[in-house]
Amino acid sequence: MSVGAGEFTALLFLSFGGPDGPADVRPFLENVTRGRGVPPERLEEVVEHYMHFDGVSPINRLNLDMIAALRGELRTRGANLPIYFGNRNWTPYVTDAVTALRADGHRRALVFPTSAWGGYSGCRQYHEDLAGALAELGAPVSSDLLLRKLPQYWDRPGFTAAAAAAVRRAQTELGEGTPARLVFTAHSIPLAADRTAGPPEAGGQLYSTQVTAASAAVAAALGIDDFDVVWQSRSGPPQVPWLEPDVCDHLEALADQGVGRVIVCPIGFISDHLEVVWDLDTEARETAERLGMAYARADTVGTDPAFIAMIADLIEEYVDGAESSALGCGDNGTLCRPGCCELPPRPQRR
Ligand SMILES: CC1=C(CCC(=O)O)c2cc3nc(cc4[nH]c(cc5[nH]c(cc1n2)c(C)c5CCC(=O)O)c(CCC(=O)O)c4C)C(CCC(=O)O)=C3C
Ligand SMILES: [Fe+2]
Repeated sequence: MSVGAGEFTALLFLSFGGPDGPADVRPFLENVTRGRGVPPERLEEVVEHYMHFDGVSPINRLNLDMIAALRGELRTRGANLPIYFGNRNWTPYVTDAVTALRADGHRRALVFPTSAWGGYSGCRQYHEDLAGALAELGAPVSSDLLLRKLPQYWDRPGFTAAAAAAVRRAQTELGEGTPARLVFTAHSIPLAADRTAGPPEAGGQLYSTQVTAASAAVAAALGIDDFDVVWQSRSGPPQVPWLEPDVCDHLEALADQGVGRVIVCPIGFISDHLEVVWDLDTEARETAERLGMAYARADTVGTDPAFIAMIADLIEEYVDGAESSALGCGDNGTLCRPGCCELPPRPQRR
């Protein structure tokens, strides 16, 4: 693969961002929740979660690890695409990454989002990040720049195979015995948000349908028929309905049914960031211990070579500049195509 004129010449690795120290935690959370109706009590809880890790989210380091692995993979394939790193909610910000790639002379960059999914939070908000950065930089930059977001990748074999391999390692960790119940988890979202992304005739539900389908693909790869799909890290005011059941409530229900061993697979995330190391490795694990259940948490796909190869494959597919109507693709933060991710519900009043 070689990159010539008219083709994409750079990659923007676009992520969520996370704090790098205690002083960052509150301003980071303000960035995440601005105008989104998250109650102050919930925010104080989340501050505590980050403080258990001295205010440092693992997400930035994990993203840099993935970027390093991807650089290696691209080099092996003879692709000299430089990679820029930018985030929605914390430094390095997406605007700075776009400024940097443009200053280095790039005019066309592909964008890899660290979310595999459709839906407002998983897809459309990343488009908004690109549009916001271009608006901030203004016409001199934006009129001469093409940022093309790569499609959703929840159904790519490189993603599901890497997740299946991680579940296999968790099975080994649990050792011999009754097969463990396989429980997939992803970030909960408001039911209203789930309904407003996806084909209206299917009631929207793009995100929850994709999470369920990816879980089924991983289970199928493992030859497992019985599995559950549950949700985690719920936010927002308690009276607003979100996707349920919550992973911890689900462990209680499984214990009531006599299930004694469980593997939790965080299919909803691609790295072991705070939502994984707190909500699953601390809260869910403690719940399982209290219930007397054997518990193992599967790794996220992270730097698994199959997953990194999937990212490189996506880049190879798109680097020549062919137009695409795949779900999640879009230029310069333009809206998702019909049937993808519609407008979010209005922010809730406190
Ligand atoms: C679908 C989805 C993904 C997966 C797709 C993707 O990966 O993008 C995701 C990822 C993440 N969510 C993260 C952190 C947070 N999410 C929050 C709040 C929210 N997430 C939501 C959805 C999602 N979130 C929603 C609907 C809200 C409510 C507020 C709103 O409507 O926007 C809050 C606010 C406090 C709270 O928890 O209430 C925090 C701190 C981190 C970083 C972890 C770290 O620092 O290591 C990551 C990767
Ligand atoms: Fe979308």
